[in-house]
Amino acid sequence: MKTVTTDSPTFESNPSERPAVIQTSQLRKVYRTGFWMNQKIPSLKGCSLTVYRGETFGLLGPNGAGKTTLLKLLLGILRPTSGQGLLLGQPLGDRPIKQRIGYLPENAYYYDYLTGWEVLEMAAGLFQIPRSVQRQRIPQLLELVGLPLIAARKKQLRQYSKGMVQRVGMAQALINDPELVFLDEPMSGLDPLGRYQMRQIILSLKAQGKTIFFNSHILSEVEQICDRVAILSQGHLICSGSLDELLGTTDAYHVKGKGGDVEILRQWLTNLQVEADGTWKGELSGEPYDFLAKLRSLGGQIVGMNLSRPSLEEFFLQQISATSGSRE
Ligand SMILES: Nc1ncnc2c1ncn2[C@@H]1O[C@H](COP(=O)(O)OP(=O)(O)OP(=O)(O)O)[C@@H](O)[C@H]1O
Repeated sequence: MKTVTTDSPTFESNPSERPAVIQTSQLRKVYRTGFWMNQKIPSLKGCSLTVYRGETFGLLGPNGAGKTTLLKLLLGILRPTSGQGLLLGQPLGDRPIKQRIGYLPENAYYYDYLTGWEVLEMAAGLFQIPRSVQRQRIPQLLELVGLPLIAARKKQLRQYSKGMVQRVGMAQALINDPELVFLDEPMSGLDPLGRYQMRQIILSLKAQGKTIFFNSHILSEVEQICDRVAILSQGHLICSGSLDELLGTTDAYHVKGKGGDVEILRQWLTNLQVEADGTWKGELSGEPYDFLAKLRSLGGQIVGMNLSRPSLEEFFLQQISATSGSRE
């Protein structure tokens, strides 16, 4: 296992024009458990990544990959066993930086006898936000997260649906108007409408210029909102990059069909393979509607067609199966 042996961290070079808000270099975490704390559980095994200002960054990985551990190290909730990191230019764990970050924990526990408004007042109190500012900010946040003012004022959390509690959680994560927001599984337990609304909230935060770092298992949502993603597997960061870098930028399609003139088809499709029964498959990189019209004029027809760029879910499964078992 690789460990940092020098005192000076070696962070990735910054190819982006934007400043880095999160940088880690060979971050490792080994948990100690057992009665004598003598059992070691390696969790994060040397994680180096950079997140730039204004990005929406998705951290993906199967259960137990180390996502929450990385998040807690970045937030200063846990201390790394080795390695280094900077958050908004300051070392991990720096207290004043906490004023500038927000955090939505996964399955957070809130006192359920409080109303949503009281939860937000309590969070505001922790940041010593003056009452006059609270009176303006809390209704603004309730509007942003789509929680009716009357429900927030009158109802205790125990009367809220899971989606409403998640909205309160999101509002408390934003109470200090943070520059950098950490969201641990923000879509977890939400129905499709709730997920759509949470996505809209995240997009509006992005539009305000905030940097968003989030963990999620819901890859279709990640694909729709993230600028860049990273995949953790068994404590190792196996890849990171923009969706175009990871999945490819081509608009090519895999096409399967029958009929038509094979010689003419060859002009449009690459890697054409013709079966004995007359069906064929190939790759199309032009405009699909033009191709369909031409094929029809030749008496051919399409049996199936899909984008040759994999979905994030397909890419994720390929990466995980390629690395599972190959690492300790
Ligand atoms: N407090 C702890 N004590 C001992 N081991 C821990 C502790 N927290 C996490 N681990 C172990 O560290 C590894 C990574 O756990 P972590 O919760 O960071 O993964 P995760 O990717 O967030 O998983 P999930 O998607 O299921 O939330 C797992 O093997 C887990 O059992």
